[in-house]
Amino acid sequence: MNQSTNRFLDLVSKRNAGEPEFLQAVTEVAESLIPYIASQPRYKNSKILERIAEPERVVIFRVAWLDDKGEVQVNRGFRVQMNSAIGPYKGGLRFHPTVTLSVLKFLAFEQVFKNSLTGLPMGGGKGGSDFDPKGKSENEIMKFCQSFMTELYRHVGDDVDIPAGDIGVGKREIGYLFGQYKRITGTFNGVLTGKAFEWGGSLIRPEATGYGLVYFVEEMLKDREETLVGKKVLISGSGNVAQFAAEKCINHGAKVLTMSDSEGFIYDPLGIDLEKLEFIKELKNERRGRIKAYADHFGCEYHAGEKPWKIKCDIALPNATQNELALADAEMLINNGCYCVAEGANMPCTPEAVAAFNNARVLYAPGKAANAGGVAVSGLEMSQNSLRYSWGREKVDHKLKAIMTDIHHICVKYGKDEQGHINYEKGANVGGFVKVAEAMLSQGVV
Ligand SMILES: NC(=O)C1=CN([C@@H]2O[C@H](COP(=O)(O)OP(=O)(O)OC[C@H]3O[C@@H](n4cnc5c(N)ncnc54)[C@H](O)[C@@H]3O)[C@@H](O)[C@H]2O)C=CC1
Ligand SMILES: O=C(O)CCC(=O)C(=O)O
Repeated sequence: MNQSTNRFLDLVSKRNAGEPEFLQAVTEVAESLIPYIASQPRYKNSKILERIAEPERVVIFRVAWLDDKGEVQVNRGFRVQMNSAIGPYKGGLRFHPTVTLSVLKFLAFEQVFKNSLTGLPMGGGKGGSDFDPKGKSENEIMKFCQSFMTELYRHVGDDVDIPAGDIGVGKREIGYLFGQYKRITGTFNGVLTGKAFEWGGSLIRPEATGYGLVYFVEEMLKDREETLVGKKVLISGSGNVAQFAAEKCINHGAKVLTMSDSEGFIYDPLGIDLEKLEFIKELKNERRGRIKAYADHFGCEYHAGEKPWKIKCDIALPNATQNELALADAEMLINNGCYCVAEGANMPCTPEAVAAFNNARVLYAPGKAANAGGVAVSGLEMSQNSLRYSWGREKVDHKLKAIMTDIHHICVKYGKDEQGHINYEKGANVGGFVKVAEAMLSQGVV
């Protein structure tokens, strides 16, 4: 790490003490950006990176609600409005007991670069709550969402800040949040994305993050003149991103061997086919059960309390949560011949794991590039809402594919080294930064 990087990170560490995830995300970006910024005095003198690392605004609020027993429950709600240089704040809401300010600041920070990479006019934000949806009744989920929106509504708007889903927030929660927003404001607009199609959602938005991830992987493989056909793929997670990444992998001829949840993973050496995937979708989206039920039903291996990275594969897609793939996991993957890792989740690989992938010349794509398909189609949902119109599946899917291909080009443009190796991490950081930096320069010191 050079001196300027150290100085910058010292400053950020002091200002954000006790926020490890945020510091991890800023450090990862600073390490590839600062050498680039050194060659661009305009950015350096205007302290663009220092400003990008400071949220424009953070809202923290109490969310009180009554559970089914009539007891008062109190949670904490957040919205981090990180950067609005290129458009209104945009990014998901996460409901999970591990949510802290640090987690949401890291996610909002990543979102700024990711949204810029999509080429669409969206700034970066993220929000959520430490509310745990696990084991809650429908009524409790609705009550919580209504209470959450009763404060959030004054900070968001279709030209101001447009939240969407993330862990623990899907179509159901977006529905309850929207209902309360509409009731309070009396307006029907595109304030949230990830809505159901029947009332303003975009086709392909549910599929977009997983499909986009696989389109990105296919671009990475093209450089080796390879396709997904016959490739062995490990997937972690079994939520929205994991389900649709698995679906697209299967449809494009790959063999998906694993899926997981926070309690363990299943290993199906025959491959999860579309029929078995339907079982997982129903299990997770309707019955809200544990992944172990798949192993019980289909008679395959279940590894309690473990992650899938010890299984031999060609491609690994971490699609669950941050820091779920550490150095020892990366070493196992590399030793077992895995040569492509693309992040469907946000920051699932630790910095040590990323360094190991880069040293071993594994094709490694960071989430801000590889999982940008979700927010990209959210951007397309915003366009359709503004037009008061809905596009067909094929049109949206075509646009998603084109956006993922463009992001791949950007990564190559800024990330290819003299030996021809593509450092996707550097490419995504620099490529995402330039557009935001130019906008900030144009808009003066704010
Ligand atoms: N939904 C979207 O459009 C986008 C999601 N992402 C990221 O993808 C990841 C997954 O999000 P979704 O699929 O939307 O959420 P989801 O709520 O549908 O699924 C989350 C999955 O992660 C697993 N999980 C959660 N905590 C875990 C833990 N501590 N250990 C192991 N597994 C754990 C859950 O069991 C579940 O399978 C997150 O990192 C999210 O930020 C990124 C871009 C867009
Ligand atoms: O669609 C959106 O706005 C949210 C996507 C998101 O939260 C993410 O990209 O991590």
